[in-house]
Amino acid sequence: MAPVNATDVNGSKAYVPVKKTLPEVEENGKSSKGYSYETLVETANFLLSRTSVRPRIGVICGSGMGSYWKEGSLAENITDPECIPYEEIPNFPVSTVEGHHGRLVFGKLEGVPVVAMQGRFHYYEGYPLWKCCLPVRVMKLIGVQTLIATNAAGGLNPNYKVGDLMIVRDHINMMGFAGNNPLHGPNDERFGPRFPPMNKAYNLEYRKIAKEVAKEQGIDNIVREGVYTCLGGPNFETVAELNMLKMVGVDAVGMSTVHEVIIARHCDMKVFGLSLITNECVTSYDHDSEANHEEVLDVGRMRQDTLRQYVSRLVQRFASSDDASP
Ligand SMILES: O=P(O)(O)O[C@H]1O[C@H](CO)[C@@H](O)[C@H]1O
Ligand code: HPA
Repeated sequence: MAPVNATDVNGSKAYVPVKKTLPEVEENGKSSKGYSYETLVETANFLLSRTSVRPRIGVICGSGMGSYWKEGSLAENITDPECIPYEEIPNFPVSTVEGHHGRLVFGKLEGVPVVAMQGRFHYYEGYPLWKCCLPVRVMKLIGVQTLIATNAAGGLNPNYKVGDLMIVRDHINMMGFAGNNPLHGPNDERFGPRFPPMNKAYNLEYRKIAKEVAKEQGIDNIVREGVYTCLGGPNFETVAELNMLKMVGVDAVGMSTVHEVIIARHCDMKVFGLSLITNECVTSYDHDSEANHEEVLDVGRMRQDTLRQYVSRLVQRFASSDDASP
């Protein structure tokens, strides 16, 4: 295209388009160079060289899942643990959120080889979405077939109570509506297709098993099933925003998980999502309370035994169900 005339009708300078080659995806002024398939293979090989366990299930421990305190949390109950701090892992981001340890724990839960992320990466920490999800692709490269993504979330469904657990039936990718998607940019077919479907994001069989296990463990009165959404954070939502989300069918609100699930499904991992309802979303101007991160961590602590027992059994049941399926 020829440059437009540099003088517009009023005699001032008009816009002159400059011929540019498309850059690699740029986020916050940094290119996506570090995100190539080969780079992640390097990270995966590093982890394989430092560990003996070959996990088939990966668990992301959210704010409510004891990534901060030691005793009693899920990751602390992994047997024969091999722990690697994020700082030591090539190409890994580091966790900056209070409540998140920042390490990978390889080992066994109920005899099943797993890797747990004690601490995840959030968009509000300043990481682009693709970087928040980098560990999920690394998990895939080391052989993980199933992702269990847990999170702390605000309960928007009026029937939910603080301390309830919500099996994620589906999500609404609010950030994606604005064009912010972890798959944005060039697609590497070695991970998955350009246009992945997302209508079966949360594995149906796992959701059935999770309801059965809730009954067996006598916690079905606190286990719900619903729709999760992720907002960019870090501020909690306004009353108007929450009322809008309620209208479109959201049951629980958080600041994570959705992009991790998109990346996991893109590379054909099976996914299970679980939210711990840590606070009630305030949808009325008459209500005096305010959401805060301390409450989120406190409720996590309060529910840690239940969560540990529930997720450990889920790991074992998902693994046997996968063994049994053709
Ligand atoms: O989603 P996880 O990491 O569990 O944490 C949730 O809790 C924090 C807010 O208290 C936010 O990071 C939100 O996403
Ligand atoms: O109410 C909330 N909103 C967003 N994220 C959250 N994480 C825990 N609770 C909340």
